Amino acid sequence: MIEQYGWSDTLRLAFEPHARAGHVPGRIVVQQREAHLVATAGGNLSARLSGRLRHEAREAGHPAAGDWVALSVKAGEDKATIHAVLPRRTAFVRRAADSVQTLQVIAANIDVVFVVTSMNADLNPRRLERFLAAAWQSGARPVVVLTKSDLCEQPESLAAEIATLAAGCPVLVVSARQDHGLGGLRDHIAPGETCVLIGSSGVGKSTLVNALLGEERMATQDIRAADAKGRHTTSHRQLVLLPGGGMILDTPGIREVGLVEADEGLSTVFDDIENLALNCRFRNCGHSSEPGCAVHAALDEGTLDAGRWAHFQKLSQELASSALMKSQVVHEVERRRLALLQKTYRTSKRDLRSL
Ligand SMILES: Nc1nc2c(ncn2[C@@H]2O[C@H](COP(=O)(O)OP(=O)(O)OP(=O)(O)O)[C@@H](O)[C@H]2O)c(=O)[nH]1
Ligand SMILES: [Zn+2]
Repeated sequence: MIEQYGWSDTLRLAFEPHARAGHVPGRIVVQQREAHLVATAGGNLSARLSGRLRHEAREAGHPAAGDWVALSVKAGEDKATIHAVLPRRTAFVRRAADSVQTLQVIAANIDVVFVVTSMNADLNPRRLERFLAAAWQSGARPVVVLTKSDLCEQPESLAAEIATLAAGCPVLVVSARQDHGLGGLRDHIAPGETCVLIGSSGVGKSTLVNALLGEERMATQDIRAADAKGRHTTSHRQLVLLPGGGMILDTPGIREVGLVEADEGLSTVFDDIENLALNCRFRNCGHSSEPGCAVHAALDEGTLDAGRWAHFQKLSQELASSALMKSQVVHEVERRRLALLQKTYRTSKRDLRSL
């Protein structure tokens, strides 16, 4: 049973100390505020964090859908306590839009990230670049899924255009309505592997899961006629077992992915620009007005799209400033810790004197 969820020899080895403590392994299927739904060898359980883990989670973050955890289960109950989270193999992470510090793990231990966007009004090359940078950074394999091809006049030529900015990752064209391209999607999900669907609300993520399942298990809803935007139908992240083996995680629509420590991901997506820059006359070329700048030559010739170049600069700046703010935050936390230590030290000296 638990093998279906991807339990492996590597995990068994990592779990040994927890097994010795009398705990059983499980995988978080639905992440919720209070009690998570966890798949175990004995079936699904509702599990809460232990007091210690809850305390640690304030710094280290909460367990996420896809995480493997160590549980204690009381005999005869379907409730359990989570004592530890196993190290993650991969994780799709985003920075909450309003904060430098708050990282959100959307999916843990995933093998494939399907970056889903529909071929109608939702299609936005700049958003795709951003999602792809985060997807590469996750450690999983990114795959672009262009949905609702039935609403597009020339889906194949649009897909070819998208492929030029997708940095070598596969681009699939699907229509759930016309049952087109779903086999291609399934080919990317091997037995025991975990995939996650990432994309805006209304692009058809839940519809794809239903098509792969062959039943209407996920709720779906019409997009708004006025602006083709979704209605945020899916409210939680849920890991679903697929009939042919493998799992897929449906997620609520996200419009924005704040990048965090995604330098490698960014380099992969903009690999064409990084290669161009190698041909600049000066090694430290700032690509502004330097002579012999290969980036500017490409922009003049039209071989590099101006929008893509501007977006690369924007994302690079975003990463640099989030790194700077993070180091300032770390600095501030350390300063407060030292101040607290000194205060404790002063009080204990006073205590000593009063003895
Ligand atoms: N024409 C067309 N419509 C589709 C297709 N796939 C999905 N839709 C429609 O798009 C709408 C939104 O689909 P959902 O599957 O709910 O979208 P979602 O991405 O899960 O949305 P959230 O749960 O809000 O994130 C529904 O009305 C679907 O019927 C398709 O291939 N073609
Ligand atoms: Zn240059």
